[in-house]
Amino acid sequence: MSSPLLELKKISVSFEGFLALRDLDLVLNKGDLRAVIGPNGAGKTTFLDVITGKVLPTKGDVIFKEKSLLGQKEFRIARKGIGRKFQSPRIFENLSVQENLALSVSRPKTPFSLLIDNLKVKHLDQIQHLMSIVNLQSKANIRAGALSHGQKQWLEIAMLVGQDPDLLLVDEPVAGLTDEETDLTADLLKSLAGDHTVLVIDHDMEFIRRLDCPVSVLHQGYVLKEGSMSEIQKDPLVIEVYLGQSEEEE
Ligand SMILES: Nc1ncnc2c1ncn2[C@@H]1O[C@H](COP(=O)(O)OP(=O)(O)OP(=O)(O)O)[C@@H](O)[C@H]1O
Repeated sequence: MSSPLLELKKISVSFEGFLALRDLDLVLNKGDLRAVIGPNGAGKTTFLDVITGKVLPTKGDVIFKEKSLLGQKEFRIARKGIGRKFQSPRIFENLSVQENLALSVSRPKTPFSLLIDNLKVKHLDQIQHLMSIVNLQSKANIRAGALSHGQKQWLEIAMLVGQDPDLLLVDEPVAGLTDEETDLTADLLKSLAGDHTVLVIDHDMEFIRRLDCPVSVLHQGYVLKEGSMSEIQKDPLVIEVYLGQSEEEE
């Protein structure tokens, strides 16, 4: 069997003595789709920050493509093939959908006003493909700021895919989306897995269920349980620390 794409080995992070992550282990193989859930403060954001190099762990190692990422600058880690989508869309609102994608697939040296005219055919094809995977072909020339919140999220996911990372880290992509948009986002992420390795963090259980993938439950900075959504839901510990809370409230 080939070695994992990403391996977190006994990662601990201490913020002035407070352990945000403790001995956290996680393995992702190439092509995996993985969901990470956990109550507020469980350490989900810190865990992504460790992978992307924003936070240096106090202990442990992060191995990506068989090499340690520890101590490397964020932009270098990104260039090695790790892309991150933050909770709120980071798109250029005044540019069209097409122009946003043009920026992600090419590293423009020409002045921006000439960018679209100077794109190579392969980039134009790539932009068409990216618009098709997120269903935005009809919006190619629309200003990104005029898109719905869901469409903005998809545009940013497409921009991330345009950079062709091996690993996509997707942080709460369905917050504020309609049910229909949530379902479409789950289907989109499922379709990206295989060609890419995708790690998704979210709170929305219906969304996680629709992803239909292995789930890691984070609690107080460590992985409490890993399994399918149905296994996770039956686990007494998980029910106690997490699912129980939300279901009792319903
Ligand atoms: N820079 C920091 N300094 C001190 N404590 C921090 C820092 N960043 C995070 N923490 C603490 O570490 C714990 C984990 O935070 P983190 O943001 O990773 O959790 P989370 O699971 O992403 O939570 P949420 O779902 O609310 O976003 C929290 O108790 C938080 O208060």
